[in-house]
Amino acid sequence: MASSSRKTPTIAQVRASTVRGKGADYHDQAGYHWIDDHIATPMSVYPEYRESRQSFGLNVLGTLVVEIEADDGTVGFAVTTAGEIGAWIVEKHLARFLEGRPVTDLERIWDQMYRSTLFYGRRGVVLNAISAVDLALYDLLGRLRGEPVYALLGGPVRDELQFYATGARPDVAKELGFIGGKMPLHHGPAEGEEGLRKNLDALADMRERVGEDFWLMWDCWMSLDVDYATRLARGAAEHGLRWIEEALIPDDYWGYAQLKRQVPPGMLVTTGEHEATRWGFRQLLETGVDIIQPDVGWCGGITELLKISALADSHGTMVVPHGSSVYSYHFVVTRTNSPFAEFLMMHETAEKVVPMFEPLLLGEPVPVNGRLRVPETPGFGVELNPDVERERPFTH
Ligand SMILES: C[C@H](O)[C@H](O)[C@@H](O)[C@@H](O)C(=O)O
Ligand SMILES: [Mg+2]
Repeated sequence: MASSSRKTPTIAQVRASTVRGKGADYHDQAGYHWIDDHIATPMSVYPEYRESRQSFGLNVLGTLVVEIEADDGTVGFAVTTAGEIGAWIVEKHLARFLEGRPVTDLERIWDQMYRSTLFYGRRGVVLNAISAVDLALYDLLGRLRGEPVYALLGGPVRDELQFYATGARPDVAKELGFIGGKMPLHHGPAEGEEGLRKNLDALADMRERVGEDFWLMWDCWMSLDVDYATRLARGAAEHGLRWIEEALIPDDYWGYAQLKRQVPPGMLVTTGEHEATRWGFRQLLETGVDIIQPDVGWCGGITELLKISALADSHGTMVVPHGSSVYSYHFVVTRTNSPFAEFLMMHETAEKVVPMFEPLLLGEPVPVNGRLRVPETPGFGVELNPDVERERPFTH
């Protein structure tokens, strides 16, 4: 039988560049934006940092773009939140495990990137950088094979994705066809009973606007403690809060286990966007949370998210990745335990659907009427916008 004589392309060069303003670091917005309007955070205990998350540096990192060029000239790329720090890690450390290797060496490359950075990585921006390399490899492999990434992952288990929307206006999200609306929580424990009352009044008002059947959720962005989260959840039950998200800091696995035991029956406890690797999610899954929400650009990339998702499936836990545009869509459409996806409303008042990483990606798809058929275009199906200024701060 004729064997394929086609040589597997090898990786010729890895390049890391950065972008400031919007893009993959979607918290890096200029001017007014709902995503930076008095949102409760772990820093809310300091009044001077309560009004704005940019004030304490949520947007310090910026966007990292990783390009991987094969020896036939094909280039795959991916973007994440990591900026210059991520570019240094890619150029000065990770590139050595890729250049000269076959493009198909995803598992070997991932294992060497993870093991070699353990002395300073494990989670956080190192895993963001590893994720971007892994995603760029998948984009390159898809382009070389002429297939969308979802076809490399076993193919779609559903014809289209359905989305909930994250933003300040769930009432508008309902009109736009989304299945639910996740609101940022505005007041944390440091604002006392008055803040708790304001939170519950805001939820009651939104429930009034959207009616009884539309999902409403709170994103608490690591800002609470178990007692406050429990009281908030119990107060929210009468307004049908569907889930309480990321109530505690990521390392408080013990707190999540306790919160899961204390929230009203039927209310889901979710978290995970700032967790990384199969080991971090194993600890999280053992707390009994209902939905884990890894960001594929932060948790280790597709190669790691496949492992995390299988682990979750064995626990009967849903995996609904934190919004990361095409990078999560190609994954979610192939997983039976990922029944819906997140869409982050990046319009400044959350009243229109705009591409999440705008203006960075050409061809970035968006949900229409809250749904999306993932395009069959090879790789992740997007191109870098040449009009967006990029800088390559380091070389190797
Ligand atoms: C809306 C939240 O505060 C974050 O900005 C958001 O990025 C994330 O937590 C989410 O789940 O979308
Ligand atoms: Mg969140």
